[in-house]
Amino acid sequence: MNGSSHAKDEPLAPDEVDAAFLKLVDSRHLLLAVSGGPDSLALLITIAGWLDRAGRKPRVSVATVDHGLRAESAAEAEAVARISAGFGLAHATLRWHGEKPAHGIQEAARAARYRLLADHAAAIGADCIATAHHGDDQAETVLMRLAAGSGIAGLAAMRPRVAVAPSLCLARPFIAIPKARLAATVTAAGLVPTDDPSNRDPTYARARLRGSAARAAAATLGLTRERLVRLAARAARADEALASVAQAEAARLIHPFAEGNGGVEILAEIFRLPEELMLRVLERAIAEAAGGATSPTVPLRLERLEALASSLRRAQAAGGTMRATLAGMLVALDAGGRVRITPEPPRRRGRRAPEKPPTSG
Ligand SMILES: Nc1ncnc2c1ncn2[C@@H]1O[C@H](COP(=O)(O)OP(=O)(O)OP(=O)(O)O)[C@@H](O)[C@H]1O
Repeated sequence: MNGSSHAKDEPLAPDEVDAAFLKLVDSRHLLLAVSGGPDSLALLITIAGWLDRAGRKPRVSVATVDHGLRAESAAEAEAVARISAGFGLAHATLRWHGEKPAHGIQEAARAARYRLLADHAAAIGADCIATAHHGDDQAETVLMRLAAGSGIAGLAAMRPRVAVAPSLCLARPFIAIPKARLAATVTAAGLVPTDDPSNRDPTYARARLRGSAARAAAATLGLTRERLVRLAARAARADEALASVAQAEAARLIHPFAEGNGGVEILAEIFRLPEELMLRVLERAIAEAAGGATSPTVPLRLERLEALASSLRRAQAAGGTMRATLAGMLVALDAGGRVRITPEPPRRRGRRAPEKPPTSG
C-alpha cells in the first residue's frame, strides 16, 4: 500500500484501492470531501470503481466546500457536482457564509470547512467523512512533529481513521499513498483537476515545508516519504496499545472526588506506573475534572504535563505534599500519595496572576 512496488506515476490498481478502502466497508453512509483538486478527484474516481467491486457497499455522497475566497471557487464546485453526477453520486456545495477574518484566513477556512462537512454529514445521516490526505501530507506532518520533538501520539501524525464525534468518523484512505499516484489516477481517467494557488503560498506552514530546502535536508538524512509514513503507522500502533492500557489504568485509579465540586482523585498507585502511563492517566484525570469527559478533550502541552508529573513524583518520593495549577485545574498531592484535581477557584477580577509553577512542600 506504500506504492514501493509501483512506478511513481502509475495509476492506482484495483487491489490497492480495495486495500485503501478496507477500513470503510463497515460504514453505512460515507461523505467524500472533494475540492476538485487532484487528490480528492482521485478519491471520487476510485471510490466509484470500488463501489462496483465491493460486496458490502456503503451509501456514498459527495460535498464540496465553497469558501468564497477565489473567483473560480463556485465554478470548481459545479465541476465536482457534474463529475459526481456522472458517477451517480449525490453532491452538495457547502458555502462558507461567516465573517472572513483579516488574519489567519487559512486556519479559519479550514475550521469552517470541517464544521460545514460535519453539519452536512449529520443532515444526510452520513457516519464517516473521507478526505484525500495522502502519503506526502503524512510525511510532511511527521517531519513537522519530529522537528517539534513530539511524543509517540504526535509522531503517529494523521490517523487513517478517527472518531471525531460519537457517531461520526474521519477517514483518510490514501494516507500511505504517494500524491503522484493520485495525480496519475486522475490523468488516466481523463479528468482535469483544479489548481489551488494557496497550496504554493510560502506564508503557510505546510506549504513552506514543501519547500525544496526542507525536502533536501530530509532526503540527506534518509527521511524518505515511505520511511516517514512507516514511522507514523508504527507510532500509531504503539500509541493505540498505550491508550488502551492507559484507559484501563485510568478506570482503576481515577475516582470522583466526593467532597469537591466535580473534581477527581487519583489513587497513589499512579506513582507505580511507568512514566508514559502516568502521564496519560494524569492527562485523562485533568480532562475528566475539567468537564466530566471520558477522553482527554483539553489539549495539554506534553512538556507541561511532564513537568507536573516529575514534580509530583519528586514530592511523593519525599513523602511531602504539593499544589500546582495546570489548564485551569488545581492539582494537589496529599501526604498519602493521592492526587486530587479540582477546578481552580475563580480569580478576583483584575488580578489575573500568571499560572503558578508546581511548588512542593
Ligand atoms: N474545498 C473543499 N471542499 C471539500 N473538501 C475539501 C476542500 N478542501 C480540502 N478538502 C478535503 O481535505 C483534504 C485535505 O485538503 P488540504 O490538504 O488542502 O487541507 P489543509 O488545508 O492542508 O488542512 P488539513 O490537512 O488539516 O485538512 C482534501 O484532500 C479534501 O479531501
